[in-house]
Amino acid sequence: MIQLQNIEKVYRTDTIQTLALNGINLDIEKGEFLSIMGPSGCGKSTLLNIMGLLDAPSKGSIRIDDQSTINMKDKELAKFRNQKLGFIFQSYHLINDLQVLDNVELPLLYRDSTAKQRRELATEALEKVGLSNRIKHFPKQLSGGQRQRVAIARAIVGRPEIILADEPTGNLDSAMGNEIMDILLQLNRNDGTTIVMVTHDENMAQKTHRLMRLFDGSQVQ
Ligand SMILES: Nc1ncnc2c1ncn2[C@@H]1O[C@H](COP(=O)(O)OP(=O)(O)OP(=O)(O)O)[C@@H](O)[C@H]1O
Repeated sequence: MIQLQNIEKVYRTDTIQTLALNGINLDIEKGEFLSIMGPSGCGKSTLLNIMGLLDAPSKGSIRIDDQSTINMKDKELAKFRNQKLGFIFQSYHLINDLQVLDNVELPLLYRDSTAKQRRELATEALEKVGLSNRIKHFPKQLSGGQRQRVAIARAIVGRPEIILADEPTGNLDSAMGNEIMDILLQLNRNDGTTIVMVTHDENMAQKTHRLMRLFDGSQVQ
């Protein structure tokens, strides 16, 4: 589903050059749930951003769903990303001025869809994460776990085949973190969604199919 070959990422400023990823090879199968762990600064977010086509590697190739993405232009990349990928972040990244339902509908605005279709799909996604009773709330009126569930609904509303999650339970206490993890496990098991999750939590990582450890930009396991 996702194939990375010999990925390198160098960040350059005027004075410093950082080798954030050093020759990563990875083959993630359709329906797999992979977690990525490693110390702060080892390149986890960089790797996830490259997989999510939010950032380009300095070297190497990426194939997603059997399509090479390396020569895609920005517009094509944005469309591909919108159709194939759903993103979840540690700090939710919701729009505070929009109600829950409107937040969840956002990715659908970039597709051909009617207002009625958007409403139906967003309502369905919110049902899936158990938040149908909060659709008119604003993010500030929700707990951290509820906000993350809204973010998951937004990530799945377009029915992406792949979800990329950067420390999705990092801001939550363990009970709420477990709830979020259960939703991700269900999406993987029931819908066959391929999931890649960066985490600092060994217990969460143990629940996934495979664990990849990074150290200083290289894969160590
Ligand atoms: N935009 C940037 N410009 C320059 N250096 C960067 C940039 N982004 C990341 N880096 C460097 O690349 C390395 C990897 O960073 P990255 O954010 O991927 O690590 P991480 O494993 O996700 O860390 P954390 O667990 O703390 O979030 C770090 O040394 C970091 O300082």
